[in-house]
Amino acid sequence: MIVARDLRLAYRQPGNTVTVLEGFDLTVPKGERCVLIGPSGCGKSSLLLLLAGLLKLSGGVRHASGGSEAGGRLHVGGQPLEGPRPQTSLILQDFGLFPWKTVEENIALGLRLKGVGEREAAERVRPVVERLGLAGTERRHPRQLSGGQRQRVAVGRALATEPDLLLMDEPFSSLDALTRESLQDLILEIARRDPLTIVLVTHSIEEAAFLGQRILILDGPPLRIIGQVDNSGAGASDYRRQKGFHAACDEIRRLMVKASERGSLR
Ligand SMILES: Nc1ncnc2c1ncn2[C@@H]1O[C@H](COP(=O)(O)OP(=O)(O)OP(=O)(O)O)[C@@H](O)[C@H]1O
Repeated sequence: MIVARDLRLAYRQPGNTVTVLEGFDLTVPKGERCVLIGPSGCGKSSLLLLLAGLLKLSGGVRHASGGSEAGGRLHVGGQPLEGPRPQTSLILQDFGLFPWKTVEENIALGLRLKGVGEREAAERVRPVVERLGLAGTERRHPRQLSGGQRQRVAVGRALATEPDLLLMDEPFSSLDALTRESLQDLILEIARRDPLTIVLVTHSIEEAAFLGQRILILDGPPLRIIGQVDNSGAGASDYRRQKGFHAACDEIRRLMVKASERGSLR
């Protein structure tokens, strides 16, 4: 699903250049749930923006205060990635909901942006609302929802367009522990039902171990894969109570500690 080779990315500002990616390779097979975990500032979000097609591979995006330059080869879904693709959905930490739109309008947004008519969008939103446990909240605005419900709306919006690739950047980090677990359960249930490839960025070892079939331990910048945990047992709804889950948590923690010790010696 994702084949990235020799990715390069640098943010340039007057008198300061941050090299975030340098010769970075990544392969994510179709249908895999791949988790990226690593210290703050190592370049995880930047990688996700590239995978989403939001940072261009040649020329980069210009910012008022400077710019970025990116290069390398990136194929998503068998095609060279030249910009945002309709089959990719991105969920961010701050939900990205429009406060003036209702729950159903927020969920329908991706469909409407793709030119789907109002009536068809409403019909396609209905089962998503049901599936996410949001029935009854359709006419409410985000301020009238709890944090967990808001993030459900964000998940709903990402799924309404029936993506084949779901990219998530710390989607549940602002939620309390139990709400967070219930949303992790939801993502797992969705991934089991739909043919979805998932790339999730998280700071939570438990979230990584519960959701990821493969967990990449990262360091940087420039971003490097310094370890990998194969966690093929993940996917059962009671995995948090299984030995494999605890073993995966221990292994992720061990690799992260090793990386941070190595970093502090540099
Ligand atoms: N638009 C930008 N302009 C300049 N530097 C940037 C820009 N965006 C990110 N950076 C820098 O690039 C590096 C990587 O940032 P990035 O947000 O990708 O890291 P991250 O691993 O996602 O961090 P976090 O876990 O804190 O979200 C950091 O040093 C950051 O300060």
